[in-house]
Parts: sequence; structure tokens; C-alpha cells
Amino acid sequence: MQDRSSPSTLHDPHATETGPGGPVLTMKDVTLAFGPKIIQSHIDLSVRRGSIFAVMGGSGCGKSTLLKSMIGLLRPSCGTFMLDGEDYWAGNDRRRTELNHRFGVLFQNGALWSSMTLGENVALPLQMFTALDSASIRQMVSLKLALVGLLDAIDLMPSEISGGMRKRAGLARALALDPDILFFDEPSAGLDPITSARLDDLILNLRDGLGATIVIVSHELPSLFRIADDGIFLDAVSKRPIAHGSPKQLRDRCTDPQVHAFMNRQRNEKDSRP
Ligand SMILES: Nc1ncnc2c1ncn2[C@@H]1O[C@H](COP(=O)(O)OP(=O)(O)OP(=O)(O)O)[C@@H](O)[C@H]1O
Repeated sequence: MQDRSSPSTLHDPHATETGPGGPVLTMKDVTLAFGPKIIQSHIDLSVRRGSIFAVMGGSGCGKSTLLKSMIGLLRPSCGTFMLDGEDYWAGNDRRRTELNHRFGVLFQNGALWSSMTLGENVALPLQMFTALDSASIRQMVSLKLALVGLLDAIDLMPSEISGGMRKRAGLARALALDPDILFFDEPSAGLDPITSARLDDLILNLRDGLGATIVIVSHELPSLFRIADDGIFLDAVSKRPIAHGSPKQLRDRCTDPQVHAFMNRQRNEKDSRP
């Protein structure tokens, strides 16, 4: 039986030499809790610039909670959260608001305003947080919608488009303020495999074309194997990370039986088919 007090680490979570870049987002010995209820503790991770980092684990282990803490919506009860070497919680609210402008977040359902067209949805953050004039905003909106292949849908309402298009529109809005770190919560949920693969292509383009750093919470193993460079596996029972590494590394080399079973579940399902 593996010692659960030390996670199965297929690399040093704070390594700086390997991969596309140095660490941009780092957590050291972080505990996440809601009041007295501890969700995860002893979280050590480092997300490298220009990489795709996956947060993995079974239902209810705390993946979304970890994502929440990475975008400043939940303060760790212990440990440090650093952004480019700066302690996120050491500064005042104003400084945190500045740092938050580096984040772009795509929520599960796209979270669009239903009473606004796609163009108006994407324009909203620009109107709220920049001093751009309306012509420049229109230009920026067109650019972002073109990036996700939705320029022709600029005047449509969210109710007039498909689920996959809503995700892409949510992504265009998340990109409005040119964030350099993007967070995706279950981007493929509810999408068919082809639409999901297209969204993966888009996510890879954001990494490779724009150099974005991306953190993704997902249960979709094919998608994770394809796009993620690195990651962390959270355990609901011990309430701590039990493995670090890319989804492929965890599938092929992790010795923890729970991680191995989880990461190989589709393979096993295929093997057991008549
Ligand atoms: N605001 C909250 N107050 C108290 N407990 C919460 C709160 N939000 C989440 N939790 C609890 O935290 C635990 C982890 O929830 P979380 O949504 O982070 O898990 P998850 O791994 O993302 O789950 P899933 O894969 O099912 O979406 C759950 O037990 C949940 O009930």
C-alpha cells in the first residue's frame, strides 16, 4: 500500500527547468476550507507559464474549490499562493483587483447574460474595466469573436446558439481583457465528442498561439491526455493531493492504485467489453 502522506510525484511540483516556462502560479502547503470543513490540505503545485495544467480527481474531491482559490475567490486558510513570485493575499484589495485582471475564467455553462447578444456579452468587461471608446470596443469584440470562430454570430442571443457555441462565446468574453492566465471549469461538460475535440483545438491554440497559461478542471480523460502538460490529482478521502504529473504520466507510470484505476478507466472499460 502506498504511503498517502507523500503524494506520488512524477516530477518536482516546483521544478523550473523543464517545460515551456518558469512558474507563474504557485501554491505552497495550502489548506482550503469552508469554515471548519477542510476540503484539501498540503497542496503544493506550480503552474508553468505557457502550459496547460489539469486539476483531476473524483467527484467532490475539491477541484472546483481549488480553482476558486486560484482566481482569488477563496482565501487559503493556511499556506501561500504566489503569482509571479508575488504573494497574492499579502497586498490590499486594490492590488488584488489588478492581479485579477490577469485572469480569464470560463465557467461550465459559459455564464453568458441571456438578455444580451454575443457581441454585447463580450463588450461588457471592456466597458466596465477599460477606458476604450465604443469604436475600439467594437473592434476588440470582433477580434475576440473571430478568434473563437463566432464573428458571424455577433448579433445572436445566447438562446439562439448551441451549447458548444455558448462555450466558445464564454471563452471570447473570458479573453476580452487579454488575460494571460485562463481557467476552465469542465469545458467539455455536455458537449458531444466532436464539439469537445474542437474546443480542445481552441484551447491548444490559446496556449501555442497566444502563449496563454491554462488551468483546467475536467473529467474528460481523452481531452486531458491530449491537451494537458502537467497536473495534480486530489483525493476526497485523505483530503490531499495524492499525485502530481501530466495525465499521461499518471496513466502510464503512477503507482498509486486509485490514481491508476481512475486514469485507466476508459481503457479498462474497453477491455471488459464483450
Ligand atoms: N461554499 C461551500 N460551502 C461549504 N462546502 C462547500 C462549498 N462549496 C463546495 N463545498 C464542498 O466542498 C467539497 C468539494 O466540492 P467541489 O465542488 O470543489 O468538488 P469537485 O471535485 O469540483 O466536484 P465535482 O467533480 O463533483 O464537480 C464538497 O464536499 C462540497 O460540498
